[in-house]
Amino acid sequence: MLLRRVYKQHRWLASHVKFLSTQKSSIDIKVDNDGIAILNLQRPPVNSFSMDFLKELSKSLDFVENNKITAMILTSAFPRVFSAGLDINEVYKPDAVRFKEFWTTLQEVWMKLFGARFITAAAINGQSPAGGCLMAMSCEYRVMIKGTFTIGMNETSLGLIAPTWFMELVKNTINVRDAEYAFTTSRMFTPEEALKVRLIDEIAADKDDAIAKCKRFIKKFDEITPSARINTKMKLRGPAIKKLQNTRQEDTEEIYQLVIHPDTQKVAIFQLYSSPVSANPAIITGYDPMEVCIENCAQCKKMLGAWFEGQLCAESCIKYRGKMIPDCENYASISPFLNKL
Ligand SMILES: CCCCCC/C=C\CC(=O)SCCNC(=O)CCNC(=O)[C@H](O)C(C)(C)COP(=O)(O)OP(=O)(O)OC[C@H]1O[C@@H](n2cnc3c(N)ncnc32)[C@H](O)[C@@H]1OP(=O)(O)O
Repeated sequence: MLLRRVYKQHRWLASHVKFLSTQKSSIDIKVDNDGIAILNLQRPPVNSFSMDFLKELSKSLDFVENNKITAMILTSAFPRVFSAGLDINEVYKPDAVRFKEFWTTLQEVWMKLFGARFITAAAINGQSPAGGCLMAMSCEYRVMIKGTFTIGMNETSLGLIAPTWFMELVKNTINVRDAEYAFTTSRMFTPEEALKVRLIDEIAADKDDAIAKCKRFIKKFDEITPSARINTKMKLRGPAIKKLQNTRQEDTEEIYQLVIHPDTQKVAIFQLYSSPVSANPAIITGYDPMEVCIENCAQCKKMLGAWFEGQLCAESCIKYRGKMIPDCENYASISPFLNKL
């Protein structure tokens, strides 16, 4: 009787979700016959977290919670990127009010995902730097597909400092020494390296296999009393959530001050990945070889796409203070940044 009701509810959810996903949403939610919600992130081009996208994720988590769905798998609809992390357009030359709302939304999403009463797993089917890694780490189980993808906390290489609650999360997942080394050196892990330090739990052959492995993890809880599982999870995760709840404003102010600092705004990635309007050389005042160099890297990236290592190019602009400006049409000047795809 109970089983029949649950099955009927899932059938209703499946049709309801189908309706929701016709609304041009950036998150596709499907509830399968086992009653597991699969959240496919699909915000082009790289699932970067803008404020609107975070708000949508927040609503999707509410949907899972409110419909008493027992488990959720977070994954990406794109073949090579799980998530590129925070949307650079939210942090490059930010408006104070908007940035603070953006950060508050990120905190809220993190608390909902990390503290979810339902079971959470991530099928990491592509690149997962910084904020992408944060979302995956907030789940209870991570399966990453094998390939040339990496996962990690690359904030320091971008001149950024991750918030304390993200650091604590990693420190509580992998060992403290690995966490310190990874955060300070911006180490990006291949799936094999990530497995070795337990940043992820399993490696899969492809996305279907990753989802199947996440489901196998979720299935383990068939043998466990739901209230024992939930209360144990809350005891383990509750204190970190409470800590952030009590310091939300300070955390927001601290990050805002960091973001608007001139040194941070000069960071290469902001110019490389922000929208073309703000990266237009016409609005760069004066002649700064480093800025011209980074702008050229962005131009070459646009021309050559995946063949061109834009971030490496921008990092070299900073390292050599714009002394070697790449010319996209001059092979010798860009060869160090061409990859061997
Ligand atoms: C800010 C507060 C500080 C502390 C908070 C700490 C927590 C998190 C911080 C962050 O998350 S910062 C973001 C860090 N993210 C990255 O470093 C990733 C940057 N992106 C990449 O490395 C690559 O794009 C990729 C994800 C590996 C994919 O590479 P691919 O070659 O497939 O694609 P690209 O050609 O590089 O990019 C395609 C397209 O996407 C745009 N884009 C990429 N990343 C972002 C982003 N994070 N935000 C906004 N837009 C992004 C990129 O500009 C390209 O756009 P178009 O040129 O096609 O318009």
